[in-house]
Amino acid sequence: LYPTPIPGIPHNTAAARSCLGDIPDLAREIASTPDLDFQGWCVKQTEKLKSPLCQVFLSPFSKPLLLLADFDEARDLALRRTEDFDRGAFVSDSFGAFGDFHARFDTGRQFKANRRWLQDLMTPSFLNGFVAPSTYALVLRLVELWRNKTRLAGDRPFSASADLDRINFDIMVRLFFGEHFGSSALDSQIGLLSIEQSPDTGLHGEAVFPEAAFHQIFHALHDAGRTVTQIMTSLWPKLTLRWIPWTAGYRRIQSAKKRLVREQLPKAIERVRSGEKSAGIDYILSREQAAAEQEGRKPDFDNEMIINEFFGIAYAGMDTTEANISWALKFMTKDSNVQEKLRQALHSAYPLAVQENRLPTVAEFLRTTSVPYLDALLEETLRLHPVLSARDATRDTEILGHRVPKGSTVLLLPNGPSFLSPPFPIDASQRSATTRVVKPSPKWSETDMRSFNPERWLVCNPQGDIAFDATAGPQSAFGHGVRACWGRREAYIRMKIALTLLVWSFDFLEVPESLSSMSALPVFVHKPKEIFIRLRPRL
Ligand code: HEM
Repeated sequence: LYPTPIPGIPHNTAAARSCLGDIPDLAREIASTPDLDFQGWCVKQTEKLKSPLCQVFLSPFSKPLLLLADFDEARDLALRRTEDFDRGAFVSDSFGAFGDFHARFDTGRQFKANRRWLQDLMTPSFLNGFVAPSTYALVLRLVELWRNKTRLAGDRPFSASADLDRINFDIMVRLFFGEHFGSSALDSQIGLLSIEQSPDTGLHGEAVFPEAAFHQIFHALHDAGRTVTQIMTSLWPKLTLRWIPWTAGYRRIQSAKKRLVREQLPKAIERVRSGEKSAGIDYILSREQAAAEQEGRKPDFDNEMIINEFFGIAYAGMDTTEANISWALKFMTKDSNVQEKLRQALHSAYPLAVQENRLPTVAEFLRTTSVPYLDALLEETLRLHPVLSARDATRDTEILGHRVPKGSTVLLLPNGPSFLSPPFPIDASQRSATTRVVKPSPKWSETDMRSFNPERWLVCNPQGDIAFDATAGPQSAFGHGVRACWGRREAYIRMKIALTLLVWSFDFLEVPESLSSMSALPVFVHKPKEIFIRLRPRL
């Protein structure tokens, strides 16, 4: 009944002598340590066991879970060791409530077929021609909403969480369904506040606004998102996965999908048949049509994976990007110096907009390849609040000289040693053959690894200008290799447009201590528990 450790890989010896393995320790530590979540607990184990590779026992009668806490080795594993490691059950099971979509598949035939459907959506022409203008327009609506709120709230802070939920939801549905989706979560809120009415006052003096109802699809995405954390942290992930279809949340997900199929697919099929492409879904269906023609079959427009792709991708792109925008706003609110540096950098990048006392246009935004301080600020926020990646061993193999049996899951910790604390010393001979042949990555200075310091990403280029260096030090926020984040380019466009327009439009003023907690929600994506803002319009 006891866990079976993999020989030679460090573990908590008491846990190996208990049927429940590390579970009691995990539960106790998380309950008694403020702000410690699952990811943080994993990092703590590597530090406690003083090893870049260790194993924990979190699921009775299952293989140990491996924790890899070394940037070079983890990047190599995801980037180059694709024969040894693939997506695997940890992620695939956790996203079970979404139904089959590409992120759940190993990198085989079905994964490639689904990716072919999606291949137009991250191209520069789709991103620049469609996504950036639509995102820009939505951020302008957010600016309008926050102007209204500021007028009604006076000097009081107010919560930005629901508004950020709204805009990120609108952006994701527009990526797939364009203007054909019809309603907008932001517009509903703007509409509600257009009826002049002073907001209530909350416990800490904040203004509390009424909330417009969210769309059914929004709730379904959140229902599905909740199941990810539920399955990931379950003692019996496979059993939880089996039980989820019996829950009310799952039924809501299914009904939301049916609604999308009913309301969106027929219109999109019609557009594709008439040669029109005005939304992401049109490009997906066109790819299916082309594949069908090539293979001499009828297009499978009813394939439920098409809507599952929307569901999975919308979730993958919503909370992650929103979390990073929220943390960036928090860091800027906490440190007015950072905010001023960003504003200065933006003003130097768009001098005509300053001269004409207006916001930079979307065309100017797209012409500007880099605003180094903005890039650095976003990267630094991602470094401090990254998303976890995982891989499963597809055959018996080795990590850092230890035998790793087929089927073992390895968590590639993006926030432990190498990133936020000094790397473990590793004998080069223990490293994988592919790590040994490449130059070791630069390391972060050990004096301030945990602090928020965008400047660590800035260098002076040969022309004497300050430039952003994405390779200045370890960073794994989007993962690596063929299974790295599919939406990374879109995420950067969204984060940059949002911060540019928001910082240009408002001063983010200090908020009381009681409303400025830096705690994160104990869920898969590190979102701040709360985000309060107090604004002074600038234009
Ligand atoms: C700041 C925002 C984001 C962060 C930090 C982030 C992070 C990640 C990470 C760490 C992975 C796993 C990579 C791996 O296993 O190596 C991932 C996968 C993925 N992300 Fe993102 N992501 C973000 C935004 C987005 C957006 C905006 C979209 C969609 C528009 C998206 C879609 C996906 C998809 C579909 C996958 C699965 C890829 C696959 O299985 O091959 N993500 N993301």
